[in-house]
Amino acid sequence: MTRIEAGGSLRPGQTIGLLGGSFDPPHAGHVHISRHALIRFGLDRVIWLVSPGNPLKPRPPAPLARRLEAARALLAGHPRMAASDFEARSGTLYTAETLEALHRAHPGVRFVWLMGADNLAQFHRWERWRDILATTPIGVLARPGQRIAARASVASRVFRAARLSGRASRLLPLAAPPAWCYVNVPMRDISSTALRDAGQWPRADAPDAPAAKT
Ligand SMILES: Nc1ncnc2c1ncn2[C@@H]1O[C@H](COP(=O)(O)OP(=O)(O)OP(=O)(O)O)[C@@H](O)[C@H]1O
Ligand SMILES: O=C(O)c1ccc[n+]([C@@H]2O[C@H](COP(=O)([O-])O)[C@@H](O)[C@H]2O)c1
Repeated sequence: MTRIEAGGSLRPGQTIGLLGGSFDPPHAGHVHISRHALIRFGLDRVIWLVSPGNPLKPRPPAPLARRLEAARALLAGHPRMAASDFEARSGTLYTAETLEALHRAHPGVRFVWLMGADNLAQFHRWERWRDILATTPIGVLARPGQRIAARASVASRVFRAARLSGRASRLLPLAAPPAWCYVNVPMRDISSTALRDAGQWPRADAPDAPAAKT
């Protein structure tokens, strides 16, 4: 059975935040929200799940090995954060199946799925999104310009009754799903798109991509 092996094995009872993403490239915004997620949701650790590819994004990302290497370099010195290629190893692409595989492989571990507010706005387009909410608490972190879209999102309206207030955020890992919580953390206006546009990361389709600068 495939397991997460990032930064040591997981133990039952631990609270683990999972930040899924393309990380094309990973950046300071990812570290920033991970740090706030540790505090606000009272997590033991945050693990980045570096995705083989977002099923909703038409453009393929840079090779997984390059993104994973850059993520690990960025997280060096953060003892409670690590990056994993679990999805590639387990052969799961959709988050619903990734979470099912993780719950099976790590019984007793309290997982929280983490996302920026932009992802909440389109969460209802994810494969079996209601199943995700039914199995795993979700922690949403503020992102510049996304508050209104997140608030008005289909998921937040349909699952209004399952929302924990920001003041109760530390209860999220132990809450029975469906449960989700939006936290207003200080915001960092940084994105992978901006870094790619600024030429600070080789595009996936560049034939002789130079070494990454992260
Ligand atoms: N600056 C940020 N503030 C809040 N959340 C963020 C920020 N950057 C990334 N995230 C969140 O981290 C997760 C992974 O993001 P991803 O790897 O797609 O980075 P991105 O900067 O959003 O990339 P892109 O610009 O290519 O869409 C997503 O849930 C996203 O919402
Ligand atoms: O399962 C889905 O249908 C689905 C659709 C869109 C995005 N996701 C996941 O959302 C996470 C964030 O993706 P991204 O590309 O915005 O970094 C990443 O783990 C993706 O696999 C998942």
